[in-house]
Amino acid sequence: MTLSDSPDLAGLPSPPPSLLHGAALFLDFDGTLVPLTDAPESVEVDAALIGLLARARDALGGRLAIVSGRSVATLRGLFGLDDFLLAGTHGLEFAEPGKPAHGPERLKAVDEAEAIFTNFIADKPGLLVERKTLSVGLHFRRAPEWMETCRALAEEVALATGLMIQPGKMLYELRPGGADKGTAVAELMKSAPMAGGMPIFVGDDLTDEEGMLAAKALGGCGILVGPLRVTAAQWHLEQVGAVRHYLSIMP
Ligand SMILES: O=P(O)(O)OC[C@H]1O[C@H](O[C@H]2O[C@H](CO)[C@@H](O)[C@H](O)[C@H]2O)[C@H](O)[C@@H](O)[C@@H]1O
Repeated sequence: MTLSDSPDLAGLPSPPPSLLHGAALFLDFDGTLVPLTDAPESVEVDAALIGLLARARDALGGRLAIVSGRSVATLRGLFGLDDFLLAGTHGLEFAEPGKPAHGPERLKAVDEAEAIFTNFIADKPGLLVERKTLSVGLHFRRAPEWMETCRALAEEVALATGLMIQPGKMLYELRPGGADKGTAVAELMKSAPMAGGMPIFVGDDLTDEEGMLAAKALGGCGILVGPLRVTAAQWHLEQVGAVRHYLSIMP
């Protein structure tokens, strides 16, 4: 299955609350549950969001998972998402509430890439290296003039290390391959609490399209957040506030 070639973008409707009846809900994090900010660590998760997610999870009989490009360690340590089922680092690692994360070991290649990125940004104010559990990100949101150079460097380092490039929003990340948000959905749908629900993937980023395609392949659908584009989603919510409102009116 591929993205729709010519979706009627103007006509992508808002999802009805009844869509969530019996859903297994997969939620992206940045740009979906929290607005994008200047830097990875400046995102804030407040008690209201945690409460909203907990109520939605309970109303769905536990069938709610957060599927993020962030590492599980960050989702828990920085944002307090300990009580939720998590898939981190684009589907490379998983964690159930109260249990340790499971995923591959950090590769030496990621350390090598991080050292190259760190050296590269040393004299370039605004660029930022994000050390992640299993990967490394090179952010240029505060210095977009470096985008092309960052892309070229990421390509060069990917070739040298065998890591894959994961493009993001104002970000090039290097990580091991073998997983994405689609494989994360497929994996989580195999067992409790998600098994048996209708998968719905909610996300804003291109990486979320794989999650939406996997949800569709399993009889569910996708909800695109943010500006309309060619997408696998059938439904649309305009921004983070609309996502939070939608979750708050769960039937
Ligand atoms: O899959 P997600 O949960 O959407 O995570 C994707 C990436 O999000 C973070 O980067 C993005 O958000 C930052 C904070 O708003 C922003 O400064 C940056 O420009 C965005 O790319 C995170 O830092 C990455 O590790 C995630 O992969």
